[in-house]
Amino acid sequence: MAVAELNSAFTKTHFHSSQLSFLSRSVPKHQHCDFPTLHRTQQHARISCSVTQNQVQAPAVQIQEPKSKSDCYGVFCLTYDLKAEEETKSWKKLINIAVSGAAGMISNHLLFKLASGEVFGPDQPIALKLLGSERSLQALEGVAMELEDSLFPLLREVSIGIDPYEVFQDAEWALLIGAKPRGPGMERADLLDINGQIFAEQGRALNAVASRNVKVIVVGNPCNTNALICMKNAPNIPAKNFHALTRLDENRAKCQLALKAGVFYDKVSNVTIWGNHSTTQVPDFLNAKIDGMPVIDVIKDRKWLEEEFTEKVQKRGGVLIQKWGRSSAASTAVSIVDAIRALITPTPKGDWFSTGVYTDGNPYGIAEGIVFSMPCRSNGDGDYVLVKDVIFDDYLRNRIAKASVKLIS
Ligand SMILES: NC(=O)c1ccc[n+]([C@@H]2O[C@H](COP(=O)([O-])OP(=O)(O)OC[C@H]3O[C@@H](n4cnc5c(N)ncnc54)[C@H](O)[C@@H]3O)[C@@H](O)[C@H]2O)c1
Repeated sequence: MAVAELNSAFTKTHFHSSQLSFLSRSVPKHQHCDFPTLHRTQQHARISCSVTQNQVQAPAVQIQEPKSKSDCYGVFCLTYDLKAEEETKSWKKLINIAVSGAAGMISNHLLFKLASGEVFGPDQPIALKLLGSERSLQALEGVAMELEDSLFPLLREVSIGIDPYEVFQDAEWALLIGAKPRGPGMERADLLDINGQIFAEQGRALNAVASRNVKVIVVGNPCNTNALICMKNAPNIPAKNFHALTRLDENRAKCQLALKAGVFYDKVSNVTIWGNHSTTQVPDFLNAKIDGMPVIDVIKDRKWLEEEFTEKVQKRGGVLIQKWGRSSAASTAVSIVDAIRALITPTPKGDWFSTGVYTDGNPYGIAEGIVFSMPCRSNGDGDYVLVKDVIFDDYLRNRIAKASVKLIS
């Protein structure tokens, strides 16, 4: 009898037949494995494969009846021995991540990054709770099927649904991407009204069923207003936990500064986007640095900075829509990853990042009661503080004042 023993980080106690193909994938090519068997040790599960010519050993596999679809999807309905998993020191406790608009284009990039471990780390198992609209439910099943077929070891649970009160249950992160896009002939006020209703409901649902310290990142536009509405409808969740995504704008600004200065973009730091993810945003070149030096000492063309650079960043999204015929999806997903990582890893010394947060108590004199992008630092615990040591000149002050007026009105 030939025996091939495989170490595996998997700690599932039961395997479904559809998972056997993955297990046998781990067997060295010359040793075909029909029946992998799970052995549990204190640290991790081990799979041994028994192969014999005359005698076929029965697999130690128990087929489970899937739970109902509202709880889980397909292969993710299998029961995992989470108690044993908690005992496994090399793995962290499962975290619940809710994603709305999960059948959309941004999510199509983001979900696979989340499931791969790229965002929360290679030792962090996750559960994905996917919220769709009634119209996108079938597409959502397609997304869940692709997640099944990707065999991500860290992806322990997937559930799909259209009721935020079910999907947001115990969510520790809520990435709110789904929103109604502006249709032909639709007025801005109509769009605000429809999305206002969506985000008010999602805020109430988070308030009712999510983790009390859930971190919420609103991506669906108009994201600052949507974040504010969501926050106001979730009074039991700290107001500072609500973010509107402006990291994409920060990344775009860094790219343009690097291009102009002729440096690689990792040399650009301390870039703040003030305001809203819209054409009124203020990309701050006054405080930004290139290779540790003020941008204005490296790029001495103030006219370019005030006019061309600022407008390029403000209008980048629109130009991209003209080229692609749709709005940015891959780079937005990357920036959501950056935004999460900015909160769960300590900010590099001297640097900061931009995120749209509640303005109450801000040290810059920005109107209170709105969600506005400002410079923040984090010690990596999911929380942040506003950066105090930023400088202003008349140009920057006026631009910020104009951007805040737009959000108040
Ligand atoms: N903040 C940013 O930097 C930034 C950048 C790019 C795009 N966006 C915004 O992100 C949003 C999504 O973009 P996309 O390209 O993924 O759009 P998309 O149209 O491809 O996907 C949106 C998905 O959300 C779903 N949806 C609509 N209403 C919903 C609801 N109430 N609950 C759950 N799901 C719902 C739709 O059915 C669709 O599947 C848009 O509002 C877009 O303007 C923001």
